[in-house]
Formats: sequence, C-alpha cells, structure tokens
Amino acid sequence: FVTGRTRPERLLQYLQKNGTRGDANNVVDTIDRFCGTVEWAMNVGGEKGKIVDKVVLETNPGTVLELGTYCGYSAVRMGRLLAPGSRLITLEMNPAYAKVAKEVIAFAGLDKQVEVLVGSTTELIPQLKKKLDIDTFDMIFLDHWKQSYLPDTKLLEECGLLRKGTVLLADNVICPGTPDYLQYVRSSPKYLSQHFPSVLEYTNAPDGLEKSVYLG
Ligand SMILES: Nc1ncnc2c1ncn2[C@@H]1O[C@H](Cn2cc(CNC(=O)c3cc([N+](=O)[O-])cc(O)c3O)nn2)[C@@H](O)[C@H]1O
Ligand SMILES: [Mg+2]
Repeated sequence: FVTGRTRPERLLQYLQKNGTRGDANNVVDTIDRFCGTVEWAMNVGGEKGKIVDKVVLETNPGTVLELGTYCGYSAVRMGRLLAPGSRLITLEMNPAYAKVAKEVIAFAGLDKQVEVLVGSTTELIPQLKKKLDIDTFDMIFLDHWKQSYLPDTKLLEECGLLRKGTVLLADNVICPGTPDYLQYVRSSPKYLSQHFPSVLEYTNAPDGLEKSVYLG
C-alpha cells in the first residue's frame, strides 16, 4: 500500500515503486493500472488516450500547450509521441499537483520536452509569448476546469497564440461536460469541429473528446 497524503502523491509513490524509470510507455500503463485497480483519478485514461495518441500522431505538433496538468499523465502520454525538438508546455495552478507532475514527467524521461508552468491559465496565457520563444501553438489540449474552456479559448485567440490549422483537443466534453465550449466551437465560423465519442476514464460512462481546428 502507498502512504501519500494526497491522491497525486499516492499515484507518484505507486509509480516510483512499480514503474520503469525512463520508459514513458510504461509510465502511462503503470498510472492506468493504479487508477484501474487502486484509486480512480481524473487522467484522460487509456480509452480516450488512444484517441489523443491518434490526434497527436496525425498533427505531429512542434509546440503543444496543455491546460491543467494534474499528475502529468496526459503530458507524458502526448510528450512520448512528439518528434525530437518539439515542446509541450503544461499549465497547472495547484503547486502541490505541479510538483507531483514534474516528478512523473522526469520519471518518464521527458523533462527536456515537457515544461510545467505553475499558475492559472488566466494569468499565464497572456505571458506565454514573453516567457517562451513560442509564437503560436500547433496543438492545445484542454483538460482543466470545465467552465474555463471557453474563456481560455477566447483568451488564446486574443493573445494571438493560435494560427490557421491549430488543433484544439478538449477532454470531458460530455462528462462532466462543457456545453458552452461545445456550442462555441461547433457554431463559430472560426472552427471546424469533430466529435470523438468514448468513455470516462476507468469507467464505462459515456464521455468524448472534441477536436476543433482553428481556421483563423
Ligand atoms: N484555470 C486553471 N489554470 C490552471 N490549472 C487549473 C485551472 N483549472 C484547474 N486547474 C488544475 O487542473 C488540475 C486538475 N483539475 C482538472 C479539473 C477539471 N477536470 C475535471 O474536473 C475532471 C473531472 C472528471 N470527472 O469528474 O469524472 C473527469 C475528468 O477527466 C476531468 O478532467 N479540476 N482540477 C487541478 O490540478 C487544477 O489545479
Ligand atoms: Mg479530463
């Protein structure tokens, strides 16, 4: 048994005990085993994760921005598929979670490709161009507070961080659900959206991902 105070700490302890350091595929499988057999956690998970893998491989992004790192599962899942020299920036406002995520990402051997920034999206998004030598992102993964998806998408547009063809991939558009975000990306002429039905991580409850291409 593991003795961490918080769920992310228990997940990290389980990984350190049962995982293979430097093997990102094994880290993904080990976290999925923890969540499937010991304790549920809000990672995108294995089923939806296969759809994330497909979109990342099709997009082959040089720069990825993730909103809501949590334990770093999806950062490792996407980071393991990036071409050498590509970068994934992930934003996490909870310092304790960010600390766990940094250790999970380092355990997977991806600390060169993946960078965790601690702070809220509202505070960090306007600073990204200055902080990083990144002009626009090729892909955005939204997995933070569901009511923040829409305002943060508009903020990304206003800050000029999207370009023609940027792929937005949103988790949980069915469960817990992001109705205002879905309505926006499906009705706005600025986006071309596609829905990928799936199940909520580690359960058989209906959920799904929404892939929306920014048309500029
Ligand atoms: N504006 C924000 N800026 C930066 N980090 C944020 C922000 N909002 C939440 N976070 C961070 O995301 C992490 C994880 N998180 C994600 C959510 C929202 N996600 C869910 O609530 C969720 C819930 C379920 N579920 O209930 O079944 C399943 C999922 O896949 C989910 O992503 N809340 N905290 C937390 O560490 C939090 O600090
Ligand atoms: Mg999620």
